[in-house]
Amino acid sequence: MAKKRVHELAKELNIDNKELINKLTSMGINVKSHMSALEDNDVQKIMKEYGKKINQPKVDKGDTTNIGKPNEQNRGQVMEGKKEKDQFFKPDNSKGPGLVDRVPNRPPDRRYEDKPKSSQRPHQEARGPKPAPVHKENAAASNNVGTAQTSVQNNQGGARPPRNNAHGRPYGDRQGGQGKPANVNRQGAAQGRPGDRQSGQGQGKPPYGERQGGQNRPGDRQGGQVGQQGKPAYGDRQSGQGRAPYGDRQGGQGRAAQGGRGGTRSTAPVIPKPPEQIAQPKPTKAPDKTKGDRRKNYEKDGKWADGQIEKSKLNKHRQGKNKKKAETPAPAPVIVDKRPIQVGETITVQELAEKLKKTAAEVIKKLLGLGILATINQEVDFDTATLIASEFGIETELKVAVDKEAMIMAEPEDDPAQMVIRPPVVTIMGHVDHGKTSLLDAIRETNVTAGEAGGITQHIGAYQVEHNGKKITFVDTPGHAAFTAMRARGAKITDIAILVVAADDGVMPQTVEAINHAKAADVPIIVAINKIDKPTANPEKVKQELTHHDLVVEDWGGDVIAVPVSAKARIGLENLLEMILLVAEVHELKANPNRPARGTVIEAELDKGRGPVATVLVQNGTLHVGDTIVAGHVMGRVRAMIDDKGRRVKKALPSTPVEILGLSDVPEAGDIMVAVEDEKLAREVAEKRKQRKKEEALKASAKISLDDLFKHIQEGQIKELPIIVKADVQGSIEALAQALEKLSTDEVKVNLIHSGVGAINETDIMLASASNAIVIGFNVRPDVNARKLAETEKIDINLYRVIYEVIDDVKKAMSGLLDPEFKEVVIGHVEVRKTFKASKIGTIAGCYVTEGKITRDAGVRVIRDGIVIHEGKLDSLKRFKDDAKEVAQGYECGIALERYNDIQEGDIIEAFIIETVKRELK
Ligand SMILES: Nc1nc2c(ncn2[C@@H]2O[C@H](COP(=O)(O)OP(=O)(O)OP(=O)(O)O)[C@@H](O)[C@H]2O)c(=O)[nH]1
Repeated sequence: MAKKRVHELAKELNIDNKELINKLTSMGINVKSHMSALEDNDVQKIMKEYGKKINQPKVDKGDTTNIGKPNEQNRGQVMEGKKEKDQFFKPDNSKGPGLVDRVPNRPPDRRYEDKPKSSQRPHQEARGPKPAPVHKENAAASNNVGTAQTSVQNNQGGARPPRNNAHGRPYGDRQGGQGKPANVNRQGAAQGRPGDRQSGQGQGKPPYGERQGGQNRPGDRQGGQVGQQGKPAYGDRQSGQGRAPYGDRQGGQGRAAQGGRGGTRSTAPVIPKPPEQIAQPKPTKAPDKTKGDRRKNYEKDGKWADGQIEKSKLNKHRQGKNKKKAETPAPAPVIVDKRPIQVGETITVQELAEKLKKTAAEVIKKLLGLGILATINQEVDFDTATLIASEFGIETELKVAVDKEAMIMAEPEDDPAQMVIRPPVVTIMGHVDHGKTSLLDAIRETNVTAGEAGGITQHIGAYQVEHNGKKITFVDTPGHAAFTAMRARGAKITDIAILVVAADDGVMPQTVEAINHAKAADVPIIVAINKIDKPTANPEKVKQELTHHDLVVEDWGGDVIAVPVSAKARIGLENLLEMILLVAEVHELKANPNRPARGTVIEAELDKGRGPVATVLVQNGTLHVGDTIVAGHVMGRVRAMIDDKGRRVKKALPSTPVEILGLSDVPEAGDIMVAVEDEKLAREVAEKRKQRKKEEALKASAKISLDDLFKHIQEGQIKELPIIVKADVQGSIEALAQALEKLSTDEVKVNLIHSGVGAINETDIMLASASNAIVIGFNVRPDVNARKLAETEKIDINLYRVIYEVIDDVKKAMSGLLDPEFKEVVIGHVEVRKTFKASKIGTIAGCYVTEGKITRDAGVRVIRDGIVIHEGKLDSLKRFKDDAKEVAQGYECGIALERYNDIQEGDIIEAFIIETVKRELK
C-alpha cells in the first residue's frame, strides 16, 4: 500500500501542511517536507490526534462564523471578493453560513474536513452509501430541512451529525462556485462528484455544499444570500450558475428541497431559492437547454440516480424554471471543461496558472501553502503541479510530449535475424611524424588501387579497402584531435583505433594523448609499430613504454595487439589488416541493411558547382538515392551518391562512406544523418534544430567548471569528475593524480582521464569538451590555440602553482565551498626578442607585444616552452627610453623584471591582473 504523504494527510485533515508538519515534529515524527511519506502507524497517530483537535476548532469556527453572522453577512463577505482564499483555511466558510446559524449545536462537520478530497471524484462513492444514519439524525436534529437534510448528511458520510441548515450550505457552496466565472474549471473538476450533490438535491441543497469542496466558499456566501432573499426564481439561480450542470442540478435541488420542505421553508428562509437571486445580478445565465443537457448528463452518469430527489418534482421545477428563463434573456452558456489539464514533466508557474485559468499569484499562493517558494517563471514538477491543480479541484494528466526529433532519432531494436557483419571503421592516431598519413596512404595504395579504374581514388574523408574478401573502412582524417572533435559532437564512428608509434621514437606525448582519447571513447586499440625498416627501430622499447600507459601487448602477456609495420617499405600491412579484421570479428560488428539509413557526417562543404556536399558514413541501414534525410539542422533528398572511388552509386550499405548531393544546406562534421520516410517530419525537425542552434549560439552554454561543480553534483548530473592535468614535470603529475583521486567520494568519483607534461594544448581542450572534463594546469599555461578553443568551447582552465591549492580547490568545489574571491585575468602576451645585460639593472628584455597589452602594474609570468619558469612583477616597462604605463599589441617595449634575470630570447611574458570576483549566493 502506498504510504501517505504529509500533504495528503494534511488535506484529509483539512489543515495546512505547515501545521501538520509542526504537529508531526512535536510528536516526534520526523518529516522533511510536505512530500514526505508517513508510516501507517504515524498516520494513525496523527489522525487520532486530530480526530479531536481538528473537529473541535472547526466546529467552533464554523459555528461562530455561521452563528454569529447571519447568512447575509457571510454572503456579503463572499461577495466582496474573498472568493478564492486559500482552501486550506476556507473550509469553515464553505460550510455555509445559513446552515450553521440554524444548527448551532451541530457537531463538527467532517465533510468540510474532507473537502479537498471532495473535489476529487472518489468522494462521490463515499457519500453515496450511508444514508441511514443520517436520516435518524435528521429526524432528531433538523426541524427545518426535513428530507433534504437527511440526504445531505448522507452525503457527508454518515459520520457527520445532521445539519439542520444543510440547505443553506449546499446552495451557498454551489453557488459560490458558480458565481465566479473563474470557478468554471473547478466546477469541471467538481463535476466528478455530482453524485454528492445529487444526493444533496434529494434533500435539498446540501449536496452543493459538498460538491464544491474546495470551491465552497464563494458558494457559501451566496447561499447566505439566497437565504435572505427567499426563494428567488430558480431560473435566475441557474443562470447564475450558468455554466454548468451544477446550475441544473441546483435548480433541481432547489426544487426538491422546496418540495421536501413544505412547511420547513418558513423556518429557513435561507434554504433553496437564493441562488437564483444571486444569479440575477450576474449576466451569465445558462440557457435552459444547457441545463437540460447537463442534467441529462448527470442522469446518464447515474449520479442522479441514487439521489432521492423526486425526479418528477425536479422536472416540474425545471419546467417552471424554463418558463422563467424563456422570459429572461438567455446568457451565454458557460462551458465547463471537465478534462484534466495536460502537464509535462515540468511546467512553469505561469503556464500552470494559465492552464488552471488562474492568476499566477493564486498559484504561487498555493505553492506557498505547500512550503514552496516559487517565482512566476520557475518550473515545478508534475507532482507539485498535480497537487496545486487538485487544490483548485482540477485533475492533471502527464503529457508525454510527442518529440518528433526523438521519433526520427529513435533506433528501433534490430531483428537479430536481419543483422549482418559490417566492415569495421578504423581511425589512425599517433604522435606527429610517426607515420599516420604514410600508413593510410600505404594501405590505400596497396589495397584500393588494384582493380580500380585508373587507380584514382576520390578523397572523401574515408575510404574502404578489401582484404581477403572483407572490407575495412578507414577514416581519412588521422589524429586523435579529429577523432575527439567528432566525439565531442556526439558522434561515435570509430570501431577500432590504430595507434601508430614510430619504432625509432617510441611513446611520445601525443601517443599518450591518443591512448587516452581512445580509452575515453572506449574504442579498442591496435598498435602499429611503424618505421621498423629503420635501423634505429626498437619495437621492444615501444612495447615496454606502452605498458606505462596500461597497454600491455600480447608478447608481454597482455591483450593488446601490436603489429610491426613499415609504411614506407610496405612491411606488415597485410598483417595489420588481418588484425583489424580479427578485432572486428571479436567485437561482432553487425548492422541491419534492411532499414532506413543512419550515419554520421564526416565532412561537408559547399561546392561551387554541386551545392552542399556531405561525406556521410552510413552506419546502419541502407541509404538510397531518393531517400529523404535529415543531418543535423539540414534536410534534403539524396539526389546523387558518389563512393570513395568516385563512382556514382545507387545505394550505400552499412560502414560505407559516400558523398551525397541534394542537401538544402551544409551540415556539420559529426552530425547524425537519418533517412526519414516522412518528408514533412524531416523538414519540421530540421527547422526546429535550426531554431535551436540559433538560440544556443545566443546563450552558449558553459561546460562544467569548478565553480558550478557542486551544483552539478547536487543535481545528480555528474557521478564522475573527469580531470585533465597538465604539469611542468612528471613528478607533479603523479603527486596531483594521487591526491586528486583520493578526493573521490561516494557521490563523485574523481577520474584523471589524461595527464601530461607541457603546455595545455588544443587537444587537451578538445578532450575536456568531449568528456566534460575539468582542465588543471600546474605550472604550465595554455598555448594560444588552446586558449582560443577553451573560449569557444567554454572550457574552464584552472591554473595553479601550488599543489596544495589544486587539491584544496577541487575539494572545495566538490563540497560546494569553493569561494574564490579573486580571478586572474590575462591581459596580454609579450614575446622576448632580444636580451641585454645592464650592470645595474640586470637583464633587459627587448620585447614585442603579440597579444593584448602589458601594463606597468601587471603581474608577469615568464613562460618557456609552455612551462612557467617565473612569476613576479615588472621592474620597469619602457617604450624606447621612456617609462610607459602600458604598451599595446603590435608595439615593442623594454622590460626588466623584479629580482629575475634569467630571461631568454623566445620566452613569452604573460601579463595578468587580479580581479576581485563578487560571488553570487547559491
Ligand atoms: N623510414 C620510414 N619513414 C617513414 C615511415 N612512415 C613514415 N615515414 C616518414 O615519417 C615522416 C612522417 O610521416 P607522416 O606520414 O607524414 O607522419 P604523420 O604521423 O602523418 O605526421 P603528421 O601528419 O605531421 O602528424 C615522413 O617523412 C615519412 O616519409 C616508415 O615506415 N619508415
